[in-house]
Amino acid sequence: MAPTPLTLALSKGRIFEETLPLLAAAGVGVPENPESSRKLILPTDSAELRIIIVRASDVPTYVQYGAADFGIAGKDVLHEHMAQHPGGLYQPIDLNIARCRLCVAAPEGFDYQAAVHQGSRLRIATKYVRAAREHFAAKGVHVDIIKLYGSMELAPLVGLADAIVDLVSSGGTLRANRLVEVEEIRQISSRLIVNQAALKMKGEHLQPFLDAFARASAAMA
Ligand SMILES: Nc1ncnc2c1ncn2[C@@H]1O[C@H](COP(=O)(O)OP(=O)(O)OP(=O)(O)O)[C@@H](O)[C@H]1O
Ligand SMILES: O=P(O)(O)OC[C@H]1O[C@H](OP(=O)(O)OP(=O)(O)O)[C@H](O)[C@@H]1O
Repeated sequence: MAPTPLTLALSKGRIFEETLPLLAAAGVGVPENPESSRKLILPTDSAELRIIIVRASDVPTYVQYGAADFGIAGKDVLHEHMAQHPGGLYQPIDLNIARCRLCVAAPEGFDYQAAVHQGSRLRIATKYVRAAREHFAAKGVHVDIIKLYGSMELAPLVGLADAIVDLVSSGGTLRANRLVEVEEIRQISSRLIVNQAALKMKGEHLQPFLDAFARASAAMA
């Protein structure tokens, strides 16, 4: 009987694309692309591995509950997830893919430093509630956090917020919306995450993948 394949949870888009070279280094090809296929379970050309396609922010949940043995998620997503669901996830490798930075950004004309100095109460729109709360608490700045699920850059343009906490890479989205980065909170990249029980029970099967990913990401760094 064929062994049950390991399950790797990925989000489509940049994480899927940037994981393909790591999978290739482990000798695994993925014949179908999630952008064109509607399949949520993608076979690979290895009987030992299948891929499930989930929302980026759902990857830790699938891995934590053991529905996936391992997955790849941004540090932004992991930081938010771990606040509510600590434990159960082993994070062995920073893969250095999907690199960007978490920033505070505000409209071009908004004097952010003055507002902070004056002790104004700021309205901050973000998907990253925990990171934003921690950042402003550490600075002693009073904020009202408005939780959004995307397109944060819009919020200050239509009066929903004074500033945003969002990811920035090229800066193109900020420029297109006449926002400027006013503070960097932290650098972001994606980590491999592994279900702790799977590591104990299936370590023999998982370890070659972990080793290949670690070697490939170090070589690409
Ligand atoms: N512009 C960017 N450049 C590089 N990496 C990025 C960028 N934006 C996001 N990332 C990283 O890639 C990960 C996946 O981003 P992606 O845009 O695919 O999902 P999302 O739309 O943020 O998540 P969800 O679908 O759950 O709302 C993010 O968690 C982050 O770590
Ligand atoms: O500095 P830039 O290179 O312009 O990248 C920044 C943008 O990238 C991310 O959005 P993404 O492209 O993933 O869109 P989505 O998360 O709204 O789907 C992030 O939320 C920013 O909007």
